[in-house]
Amino acid sequence: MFSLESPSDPTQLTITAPRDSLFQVRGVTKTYVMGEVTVEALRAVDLDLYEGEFVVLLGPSGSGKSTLLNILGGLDIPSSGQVTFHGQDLTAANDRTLTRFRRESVGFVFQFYNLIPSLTARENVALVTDIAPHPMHPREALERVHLGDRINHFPAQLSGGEQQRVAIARAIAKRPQVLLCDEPTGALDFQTGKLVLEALAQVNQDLGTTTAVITHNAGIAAMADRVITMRSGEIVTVQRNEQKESPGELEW
Ligand SMILES: Nc1ncnc2c1ncn2[C@@H]1O[C@H](COP(=O)(O)OP(=O)(O)OP(=O)(O)O)[C@@H](O)[C@H]1O
Repeated sequence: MFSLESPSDPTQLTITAPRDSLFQVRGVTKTYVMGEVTVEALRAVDLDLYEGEFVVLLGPSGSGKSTLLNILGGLDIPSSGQVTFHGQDLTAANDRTLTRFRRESVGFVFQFYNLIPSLTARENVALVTDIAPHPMHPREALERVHLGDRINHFPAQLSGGEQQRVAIARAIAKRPQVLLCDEPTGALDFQTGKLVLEALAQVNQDLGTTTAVITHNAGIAAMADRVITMRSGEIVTVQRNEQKESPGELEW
């Protein structure tokens, strides 16, 4: 379906194809009860994530970013509300379906790389490709993050940024439809963080992987299609960037 914008000035006509919604989040709450303490981590969150987009999630500590990301990735379930993925209701899915969803459709990248120290970069990636239905070759995944010449190195022989790029290669090697990243540059310095963000932007562009990145760093927001800001368990703003900056241009 196409929509025409600016119809009053024919020279300014632009044709935009609205993207399909990959995730629909409706009225999602998450409440943790621990003894007498109740924490409302998410309060009636509504959100759509569209195919192929790159979103950044901002917000103070404790605002619910990780809780939302974990629910999107099927690592956690909401207390109430609904999450659909391609129209399939994840909140009604049984454990087996949710495990298949995670295994086939979602790549995760966390702040700490969680690589196995006794395995090389290639072997760390192969752990995932061995169990995925249509994986890329570990070498291809590593080349996509510019580590083609380091495939036989062990994690201890790689810098923090390189290890994070191995983690990204591992996450994308199964060709997931969505890549969920929780503070992927949180443990890295400015320049190294940029290389990791460049790898994420490249994957998003080349493979069309819908990508959501949690960060405390507002400077990163400029590379996103949309910036979602959370506070106290709610989404307070969703802002679209008319122009995206490449990670190399970011300042923070
Ligand atoms: N397993 C849990 N049990 C109890 N409370 C939890 C649990 N997980 C998260 N919370 C609480 O839910 C709220 C939201 O946490 P969440 O980790 O989603 O926030 P965040 O925005 O990702 O924070 P940060 O930026 O510090 O990682 C916080 O108050 C947190 O303490």
